[in-house]
Amino acid sequence: MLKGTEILSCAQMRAIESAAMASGEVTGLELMERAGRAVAGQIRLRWPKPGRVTVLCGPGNNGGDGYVVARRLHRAGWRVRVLGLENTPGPDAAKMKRLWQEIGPILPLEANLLPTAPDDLIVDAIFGIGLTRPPEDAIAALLTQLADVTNPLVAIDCPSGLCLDSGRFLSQIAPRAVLTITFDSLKTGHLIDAGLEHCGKVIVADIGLSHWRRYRQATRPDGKDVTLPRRITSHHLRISDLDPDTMQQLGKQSSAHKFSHGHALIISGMAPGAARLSARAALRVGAGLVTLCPEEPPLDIPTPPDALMRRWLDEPEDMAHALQDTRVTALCIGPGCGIDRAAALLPPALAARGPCVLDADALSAIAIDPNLWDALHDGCVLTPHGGEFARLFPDLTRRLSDIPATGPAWSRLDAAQEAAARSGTCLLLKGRDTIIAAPFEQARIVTSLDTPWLATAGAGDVLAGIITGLLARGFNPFDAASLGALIHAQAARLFGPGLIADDLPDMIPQVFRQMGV
Ligand SMILES: NC(=O)C1=CN([C@@H]2O[C@H](COP(=O)(O)OP(=O)(O)OC[C@H]3O[C@@H](n4cnc5c(N)ncnc54)[C@H](OP(=O)(O)O)[C@@H]3O)[C@@H](O)[C@H]2O)[C@@H](O)CC1
Ligand SMILES: Nc1ncnc2c1ncn2[C@@H]1O[C@H](COP(=O)(O)OP(=O)(O)O)[C@@H](O)[C@H]1O
Ligand SMILES: [K+]
Repeated sequence: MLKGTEILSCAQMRAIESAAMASGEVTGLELMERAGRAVAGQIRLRWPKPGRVTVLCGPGNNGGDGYVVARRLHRAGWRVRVLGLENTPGPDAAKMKRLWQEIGPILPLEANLLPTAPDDLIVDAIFGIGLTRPPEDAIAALLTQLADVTNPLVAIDCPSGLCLDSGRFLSQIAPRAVLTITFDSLKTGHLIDAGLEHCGKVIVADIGLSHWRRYRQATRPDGKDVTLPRRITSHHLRISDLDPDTMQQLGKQSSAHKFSHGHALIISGMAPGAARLSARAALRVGAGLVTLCPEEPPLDIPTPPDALMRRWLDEPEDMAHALQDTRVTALCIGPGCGIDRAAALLPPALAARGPCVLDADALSAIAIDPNLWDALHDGCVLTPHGGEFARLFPDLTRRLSDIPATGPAWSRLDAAQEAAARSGTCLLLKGRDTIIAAPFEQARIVTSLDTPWLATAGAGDVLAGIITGLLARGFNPFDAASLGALIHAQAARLFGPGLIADDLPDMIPQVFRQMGV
């Protein structure tokens, strides 16, 4: 089964930590020591020659981790400066602070004391998962300055100011880390929105909490009930997470014939190139047959691929008739279709209740016709980019536009999940952080920070085609959309710079070979 790595919310992380401590098998102090040791270890791994480091320690337990890092790097021969606050933190952090004070001083946590030498390392231990309101005064000023420094910045849990549930910053200007070390599990904010870019490389350090991970949503070992907000189960999906069953399903059995792999119809319209891109991708991803359906009779067919079938489909009745063929296993409407044509063809298309990708103009048609909303069903996959999402769900988008005043902030994950629940369909919200949300409170995130060449016209049409091909082959909408996003990004990654949308389908064989299909 396609799965990926589970991502936790901050509340879940706290529940796990609290369950571990309630068990009596580990103390908060021990967890903090392990956290600090993991961070210091990662720093020494990447900067083996001891240098100069400034550790910025905040008012809570994130700061506590910072004092441990300071102590451990000092012991390893680093020249350590610590900037901190005068407050008395919780008992664990207070103890770690005292241990540091036996070694060296704590300078005020002020912007003018940031290092001036460009090579000095900075460790950001100001705020972690406990940040719930925008930083103010001196700390806000320091974070503003920190956003400008060019020194390598290592963040503990996250760059300070980030809301780890949403990936959005509660501060106006945000620091950027080259390396972030987080504990036990990835949190949503490491993977989406600004967090994806600002965390740099993210390392998940094992601090011995996995045994208590099952308490992320439930009652603690001491019987106390942990009431957590309603939680979407979300996973980070990477190519390396693909399991043998999925790989087998992506391959083709020697005993199969073309109809075993399904028949996809791709509706073409005023901009036929877009639909052809989708069709080529559906073929490449292994649909047995792909038929392109233009609105004019296809008299002259000069355009490749020759493997593509053509069928004239003009009126809504033609659509209804085409879908009576039970060998048609998936449909794609939207790329280059034209809004009017999409609006006319959607009622019979949706009435057939078969697997169906709705992209581009189909999404625009739905946005303006409430009747189409009601016809959506759980065989559909909606694939909006941010602009299309805003047209479909203006209220959800509005909630993402302001700088949030409190954490946990409303996130792209929340928005995609709410949209999937409202429409009763699987929804894929495109971006460097593509979110695939199912109406049954499941979501997956596919990140592709390293594929900027996907920002090219037609890339989305290819994605729609890949998903349609996978639907035609029998993958369920959630898996088809998730795998589609993975294959799409990997194709772009393998091609690299210079990519145009036409190149993407033809990279799919290489992606499959690399995956071991
Ligand atoms: N969970 C785990 O498994 C483990 C967690 N560990 C570590 O603990 C970290 C979480 O610690 P945490 O809960 O103490 O929160 P943290 O991020 O230090 O910030 C809270 C402090 O900031 C303050 N504060 C908040 N907003 C503010 C503002 N705008 N301006 C100014 N102050 C503000 C807030 O004050 P208060 O709101 O209470 O007034 C409080 O004092 C976590 O990220 C990880 O590094 C590891 O040690 C062990 C394993
Ligand atoms: N900078 C980027 N980094 C990674 N992926 C991107 C980037 N820009 C766009 N993409 C991806 O490329 C595709 C573009 O889709 P879309 O905006 O619908 O394009 P079009 O309408 O031109 O086909 C989406 O899958 C999106 O996630
Ligand atoms: K931090």
